[in-house]
This record gives sequence, structure tokens and C-alpha cells, in this order.
Amino acid sequence: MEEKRQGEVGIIDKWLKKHLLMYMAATRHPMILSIRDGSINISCFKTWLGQDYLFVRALVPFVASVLIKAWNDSDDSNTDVEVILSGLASLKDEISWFQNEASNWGVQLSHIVAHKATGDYCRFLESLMLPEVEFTISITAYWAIEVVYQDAFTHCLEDDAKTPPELQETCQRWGNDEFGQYCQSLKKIANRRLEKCSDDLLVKAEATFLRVLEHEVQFWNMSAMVEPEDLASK
Ligand SMILES: Cc1ncc(CN)c(N)n1
Repeated sequence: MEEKRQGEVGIIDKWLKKHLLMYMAATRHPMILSIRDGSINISCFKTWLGQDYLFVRALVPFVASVLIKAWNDSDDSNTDVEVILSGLASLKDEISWFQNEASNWGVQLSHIVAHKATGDYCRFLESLMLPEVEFTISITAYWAIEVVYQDAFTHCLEDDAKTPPELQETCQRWGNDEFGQYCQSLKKIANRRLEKCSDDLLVKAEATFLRVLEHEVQFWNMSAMVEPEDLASK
């Protein structure tokens, strides 16, 4: 297979162009736009916080499985393992952040039950952890999962955003430059693998990318739904 020439558009950029509507549905969801324009209903934010805590916990074994696949199957395993390991390590911080944030907002994490969208997304992660799922597929999914948050929350930090001060820290968590660089490193690994893989695998990887976007949209939809008890207390 020919090496990609400098300046040539990578496979992921082609997908982003081809599936722009779906990508925008995930990264410019009404829930994100409501954070950005300050109209967010705080009970939706609290639902998101509790459900995302469950999701991030399920992300740990998934990222660990990507790490093992990089170790076993990568053509540049030293670099890839280092990148993935730093993501895995930062999940510990992320979980502590959720615990701290939940206590600030009065959300009891021990009482949280997974909603359907959360359960579906976690089961999807589990299906990607199977040993027969190729490294190319799992690194593509990992990049897609992270970039949706990075892009969405960066949007909430732009100069003209009216994000409420109490949600700035949440947006910073995924909208900071360092996380942006991290997503670029994941994209580079995924692109390198995709350039070299068979047509069959490429089709599978594109379908996996789309499934991540669908799950992200469902996750935002679920968070944006006001719980009946919140309506009753109004
Ligand atoms: C649903 C979801 N997608 C992505 C991320 C970013 N780790 C997250 N915390 N939650």
C-alpha cells in the first residue's frame, strides 16, 4: 500500500466530510447548544452527570482492551501503547472529577440506574472489547468517542458562548487544548491503521464510526429529557 503523501486528506477527514450531518448531530446537539447559550435545564445536566459517570466507568475496560490490542497487534506498538496508556491513566482523574462534581450538585452516584441509552452504549463498548475485534476498529471507535466530547465542549468555550459560569469547568474538562492534542494523537494512529487496512475492514471501521455517533446522539437525547419527578417539583 502506498504511503500517504504530505497534505493529502486522510480517511477520517473524508468520513467527517461525508457524514457531516451525523457528526454535527452528535457535536452540536440541542443539549450542547443549550449549554452554550445558557438555557440549559440544570436537571438535564444532573441526569447527564450521573449517566456519564456510569459510561466513563465502562470506558475503563474498553480503553484497556484497546491498549492490549495495540500491544499485540500494532505496527508501531511503542508509540501507540504510550498514547493509549495516557488516556487510560487520565480516566482515573475523570472518575474522581465526576465524584466530586456529583457531590457539589447533590447527585447521589450510588443511586444512579443506567438509562436505556447508557446501557446500550455500554453494551456496544463491551462488543468492541471482544478479542476478535481488530485494533483498527477499536482505535477508530476510541478516537470517535473522545472527539465528540472534545468538539462539542470546545464549542461551548468559544468567545461568543454564553455558557453559565458553573458549567465552565465541565466544558474545560473536554474543551481544553491538551485534550484536543490527545484526540489528534488518536486520530493519527487511527488514520495510519485505516490507510493500511483491507477494504473489508475499512467498511467495518466506517460503520463503527457511525455507530459511535448514533450512540452519542442517543446519549444526549436521554440527558436532555426532563425526568417526570423534576417536572412535578416545578
Ligand atoms: C457519552 C460519552 N462520550 C464520550 C465521553 C468522553 N470520554 C464521555 N465522557 N461520555
